[in-house]
Amino acid sequence: MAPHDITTAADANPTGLAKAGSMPSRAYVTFLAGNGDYVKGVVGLAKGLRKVKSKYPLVVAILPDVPGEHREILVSQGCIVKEIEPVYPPENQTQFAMAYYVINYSKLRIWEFVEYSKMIYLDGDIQVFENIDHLFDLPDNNFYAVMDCFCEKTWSHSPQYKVGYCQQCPDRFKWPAKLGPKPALYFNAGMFVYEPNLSTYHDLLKKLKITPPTPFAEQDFLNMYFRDVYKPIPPIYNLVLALMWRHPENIQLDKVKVVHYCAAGSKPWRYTGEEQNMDREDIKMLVKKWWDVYNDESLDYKNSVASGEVEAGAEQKNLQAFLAALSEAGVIPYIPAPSAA
Ligand SMILES: O=c1ccn([C@@H]2O[C@H](COP(=O)(O)OP(=O)(O)O)[C@@H](O)[C@H]2O)c(=O)[nH]1
Ligand SMILES: OC[C@H]1O[C@H](O[C@@H]2[C@@H](O)[C@H](O)[C@@H](O)[C@H](O)[C@@H]2O)[C@H](O)[C@@H](O)[C@H]1O
Ligand SMILES: [Mn+2]
Repeated sequence: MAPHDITTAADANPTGLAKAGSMPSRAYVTFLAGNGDYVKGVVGLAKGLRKVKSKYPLVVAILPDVPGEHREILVSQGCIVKEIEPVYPPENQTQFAMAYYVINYSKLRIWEFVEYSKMIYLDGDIQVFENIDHLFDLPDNNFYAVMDCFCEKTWSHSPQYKVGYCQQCPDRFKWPAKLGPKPALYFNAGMFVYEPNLSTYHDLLKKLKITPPTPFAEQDFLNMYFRDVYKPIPPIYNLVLALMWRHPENIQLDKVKVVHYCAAGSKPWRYTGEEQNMDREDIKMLVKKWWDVYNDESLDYKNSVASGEVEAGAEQKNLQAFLAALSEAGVIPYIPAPSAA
């Protein structure tokens, strides 16, 4: 089923980039479910991409349970909002590492966004602090993502964790030969570079139906599916926070471009500092960095358009025209469009 575009096709490239089908069109994409506080993560991400002057728009794939008010917030922040239908794994008794991971299978809908030739998926709990547009130029027909870490308790179900093996330091504790071949490289599914494709999309859904769910839900499934075309990219493009205390030798914080607030207690909009490792000075600094972007009003879409930083997207223009028409009809008070100047 095609995603219920709240946008029209014309809106698919609000920054005036080449229309789909003529030149390759590219976009960042994230996923939003529920009526809770992840919308703050997505607003932060939209503002962060603007701050680093990314050339490409942010598409937000939303489940039907995202309230209208949150959708409007996303549109007002220049996002292209596309409603998708949920994707559920086959009936199962799986104990997901986090119970809510079951909704993350819906991420698979983004392979249907074929109006874009290439996309970079980013979780809503990710922030981009330096421009990564160059990743769109990586060679096609591969799946690029950062390798995950198996050292956190969330992995205690896995053979890697049980024997103390982690792909981030394969020589520290060698994979025991008696357990068979070393596990294939495994990526964190919070950030990846991919190409939307309808036959891949239908094949993903078909294979999902016959794949027993596992603790890391769609992340495990995507690792199985793209195992032969997965190409690791450096952790500067998706700093899974646990690397900072599990593999500090692999991290140079001042070189990191993308931070993934996935460690327990690290979501900036919920941060209390109480969970393990959350009282670290570097974590406090990263949480503050996230809030500095989130609270920076100059990065709000309407102010960026007013200052000429970005060109108003067709979707936002449509919204303004619609609101102006309603005000002409006396339905709502007049809301001036941000000056395009
Ligand atoms: O209630 C939720 C839970 C998750 N998500 C989306 O699903 C992604 C994956 O979940 P999360 O980042 O919490 O997983 P983690 O990376 O922390 O394991 C989030 O970043 C959001 O984009 C959401 O929108 N609402
Ligand atoms: O649904 C499964 C999720 O699995 C991944 O998160 C995990 C993983 O990174 C572990 O390695 C960490 O230990 C853990 O903290 C973290 O939550 C993705 O970030 C997320 O987008 C989503 O795919
Ligand atoms: Mn995440």
